[in-house]
Parts: sequence; C-alpha cells; structure tokens
Amino acid sequence: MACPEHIELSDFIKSVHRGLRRRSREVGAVQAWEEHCSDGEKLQKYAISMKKLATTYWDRNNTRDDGGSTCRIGWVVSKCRHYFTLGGEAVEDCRETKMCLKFFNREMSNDGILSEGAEVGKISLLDVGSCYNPFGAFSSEFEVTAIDLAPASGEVMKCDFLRLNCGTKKVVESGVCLELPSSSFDVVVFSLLLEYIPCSRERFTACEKAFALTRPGGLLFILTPDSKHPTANSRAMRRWRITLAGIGFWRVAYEKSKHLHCMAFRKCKDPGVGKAWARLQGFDNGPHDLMTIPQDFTDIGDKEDQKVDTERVPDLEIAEYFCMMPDGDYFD
Ligand SMILES: C[S@@+](CC[C@H](N)C(=O)[O-])C[C@H]1O[C@@H](n2cnc3c(N)ncnc32)[C@H](O)[C@@H]1O
Repeated sequence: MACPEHIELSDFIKSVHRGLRRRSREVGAVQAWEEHCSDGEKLQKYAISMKKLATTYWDRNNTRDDGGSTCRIGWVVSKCRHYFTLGGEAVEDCRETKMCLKFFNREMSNDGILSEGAEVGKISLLDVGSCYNPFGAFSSEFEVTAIDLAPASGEVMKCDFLRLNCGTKKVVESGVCLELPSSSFDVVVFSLLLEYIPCSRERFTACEKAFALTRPGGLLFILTPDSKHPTANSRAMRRWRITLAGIGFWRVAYEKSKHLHCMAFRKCKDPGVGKAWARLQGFDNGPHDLMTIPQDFTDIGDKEDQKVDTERVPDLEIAEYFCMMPDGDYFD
C-alpha cells in the first residue's frame, strides 16, 4: 500500500504532467513549454518530489533473489553489459549485415563493425531527464553525462534537451549545457522522459536528437510507463518502433514489466536498414504524429482535481504506475 507521502508526491508529479498537457492544448506546445520552463518554483518542487519518490519509494528492494535487478535503471545496466561487453554488439552487427543483403543485396555500407574481443572502456552514457543521476551509482562502468531541465542533484547539468544543439563539442555556459558533440555517446537514456513532453512532434524531435548524439551501433533506451497488460498498448508501441526505425533506430531489446515498457534501440550502422524496414511497414506519413501516448487523446477538463471519470482512464494508468512503484517487484 502507498503511504500518504508517496501519494502526495506522485499526485503532484502527475498534476504537473497533466497541467502541461492541458496548457499545451490551450496555447500550443511552444508557448506552453516556454511558460513551463520559466516557472522555476514549480520545476524545483518537481525535482525534489521526483528525487524523493524515486530514491525513497522506488529504488529500494530492487534486487532479485538471483542478484539481478528489478528496477528500470538495473534493466538498462544489464542490457548494456550484455551488448557492450558480452558480445551483443557483434551479434547485432551480423544481423544488420544480413538485413543489408536482404534489403539492398549488398554488405553494410558503414565500416564500423566492431571486431570481436575489441577492448571496451567505460560506456559513455547520456541520461536525458536524469533528475537525480541514478546512473551515478554505476560510475565504475559508465562515464555518465546527466542532464535535466531542473536538476535535483549537483551531478546533473541543467539543459533543455529539446533546445540542445548537437554539434562538435560540449558547450556549457553559466552552468547550462547548450551543446553536446554528435555521435559521441555509446548510450542515450530516456527513462520516464517522453511522457513528460506534452506533444508528439517534440517527442519525435527528442528521438532525432538522440539519434544525432549516439554513435553508430550505440543504443537508445526508452522506458515508458504502462500498467495495462502487455498487449493493450502494443499498437502504440509498434508505431513508436516504426517511427524510430524510420530515423534509423533498430529495436534490439524489449520487455513489458508490470508497469513499464522497457526498450533498447540500436543506431543502425547503416541507417538505410531501419528506414527500409519502416517503409515496408507503411511508414510514409508524418513520422512525428506516430509518437503518441494515450494521454494525447484524453479530454482533460479545466479543474485539476476533478473526479476521475471513464474518459480519463489513461491517466489512471499513469496514476497506478506512480502509486504502485514502491513495492519494487514490478520489473521482473
Ligand atoms: C519522470 S522524471 C524521470 C527522472 C528519471 N529519469 C527517472 O527515471 O527516475 C522526468 C524528468 O525529465 C526531465 N525533463 C523533461 N523534459 C526535459 C527536457 N526537455 N530536457 C531535459 N530534461 C527534461 C524532467 O525535469 C524530469 O526530471
């Protein structure tokens, strides 16, 4: 059972997400986002609440009997170990080569195939919307760059990812990260980030930026809440998959836990492969319109605290996710 503080924290977080979506409908995404980013007090309260919720209620009891981790951060860490240090990347190289032959009747055009047994240093990981730097606990394996609109920890740089420039170097001015070098990260993580962003087009922009920043063969992780049974939102997840393939991201891992979809996408060394597959799936409309979440279609009234009705069922899913997480065994 969730305790009163837990409910209070999750209610506040949900109300921020809801308010941003509602304002976005009223005045458009750009103005709503600007207003949101200039409300320092609200952002600060969100950061403190999110950190407390995650560190006090979510991130405990996350170890299975076999020593494995049941949390979203642990899922990313274990997939990275498998991919970067236990030969997973080489396996995916072979798979991509086969797809090149199938789609184009030629070898992979990129010469970036990792030779097996190549020396692996620390994995460079960009955690977008990091809040309190949960990957900091794995600093022996990961070189973490943590960014957030409103950091809850000194290890996290302030940055609006939607406005970040993907260029040639790291540029930080007055503590704000303005630019990061393209193709420089082994891993980019969006953990509970995309549903914060109130419109589909901006979610797509975030994915394009992730593509620019990841090195060929690197991974984008997307963790997104969904408390329904595994197939309930499978069509939406399929649309995300096709959209991301259209950018050049190929899905290499997927798991539906009780409250999350956990996904890993590889930046194809030959982006034509992902695009060709996406075309076969009928990907020829505006791609940004495909990065939708159930709440995009929910009619939200003016009153923040109005009683939940059947039209707001998708919000219930999020509510359940935020309320149920502390039990800690939802990520089996
Ligand atoms: C629900 S919290 C998730 C925190 C953490 N990733 C986790 O899994 O516990 C979403 C975070 O994304 C951040 N965020 C949302 N939009 C962002 C943007 N455009 N740029 C950077 N951070 C953003 C928010 O400030 C918030 O801290």
